[in-house]
Amino acid sequence: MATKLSLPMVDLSSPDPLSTSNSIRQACVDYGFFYLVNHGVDTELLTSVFQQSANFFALPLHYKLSLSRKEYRGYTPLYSENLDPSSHPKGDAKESYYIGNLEDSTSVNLNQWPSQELLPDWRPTMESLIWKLLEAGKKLMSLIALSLNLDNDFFEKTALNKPDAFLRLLHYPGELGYENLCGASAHSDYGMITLLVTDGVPGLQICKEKFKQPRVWEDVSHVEGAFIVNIGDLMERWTNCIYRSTLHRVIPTGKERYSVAFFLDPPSDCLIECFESCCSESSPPRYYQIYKLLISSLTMIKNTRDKIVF
Ligand SMILES: O=C(O)CCC(=O)C(=O)O
Ligand SMILES: [Fe+2]
Repeated sequence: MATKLSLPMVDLSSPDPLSTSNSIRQACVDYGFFYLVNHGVDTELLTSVFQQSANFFALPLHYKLSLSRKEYRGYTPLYSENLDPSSHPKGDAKESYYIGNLEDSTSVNLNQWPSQELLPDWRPTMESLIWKLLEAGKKLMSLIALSLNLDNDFFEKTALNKPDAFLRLLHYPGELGYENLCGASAHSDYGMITLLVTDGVPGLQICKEKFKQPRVWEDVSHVEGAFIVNIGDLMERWTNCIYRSTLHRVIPTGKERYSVAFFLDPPSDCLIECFESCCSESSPPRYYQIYKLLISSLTMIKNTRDKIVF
C-alpha cells in the first residue's frame, strides 16, 4: 500500500509574488511537484476538453491510426511507448494524442486534427486550452524565475521567447487483462515544466528518492480544480539539481482514466547553462552547458523520456 502525499499548494493569483516564489522554491527542492490553484483556466473549458478527448479516443482504431504521430504530433496507440522497459515488456497501457506549438507560425501547420465533420468543436477547444495553459505557464515561470533569484522576466526573454510547447491528451483504459501493466511506467519528464490536469481517477504516484532502492512510491491525491505541476530533467540540469525532476508513474486501478499534460520547454537554440544563483565554488556546475536542441535529439535517440545521463 503506497502512502498518500500532501504536496505543497501554490496560488498563482496570490498578490504576494515574493512569498509565492519562496513556496515554489521549497516545493521544487523538496518534491519537484506541487499543486497549482487559481491558475486562470476555467472549469467549463476543462470539462469540454475532457469530453472532447473522450470523444476522440472512442473513435475506431483505424481512424485514430490515420492520424498517427508524425513530427511529434498526432495519435500514439496502446503499448507504443515503454517509459521503463524494466517494468513490463508489453509497454505502457495508454493511448495519447499530441498537439504542438500554436505560437510558431511555421510549425503550427505540422499539427494534425480530427475531421471537423466527426468532431466539430475539437480543434477550437484544444486551441483555447493551449493558449490558456501557455498564459498560466508564463505567469508561473516568472515566479519560478524569482524563486531562483533571477529577474522575473528571465524566462520570458529566453525559454519563453519562442517556447516549445506540447499538449498531450492521455487515455488509460480500465481492465486490460494483464497484471502489473503500468499506464505510464516510471519516468521523469525531460523538459522544463509540466502542467497536468487529471479527471480525478487515482493512479499517479511519485518516488522522491530516485536513486534509492527499493523504490518507495507515494500516491498523489486529486485536488479538485488544481493542476499538478512538476519539474523536468532540463530544469533540474539548469538549476544544478537544486530543483528535482522527480520520478513518477501511473499505476492501474482498474478504472478508466483521462489526463492532459502540457509540456512547456525552451526553444531549440536556448543554451542550458547552470544559473549563477545555483552554483558556487563549493558547489560547481554538475553539467556542461548544452543547447536544448541537443538535449531533445539525445532524448529522441534514446526514445525514452527518462533521466538524461550525459
Ligand atoms: O497521466 C498522468 O497523470 C501523468 C502523465 C505523465 O506523467 C506524462 O505524460 O509524462
Ligand atoms: Fe510524466
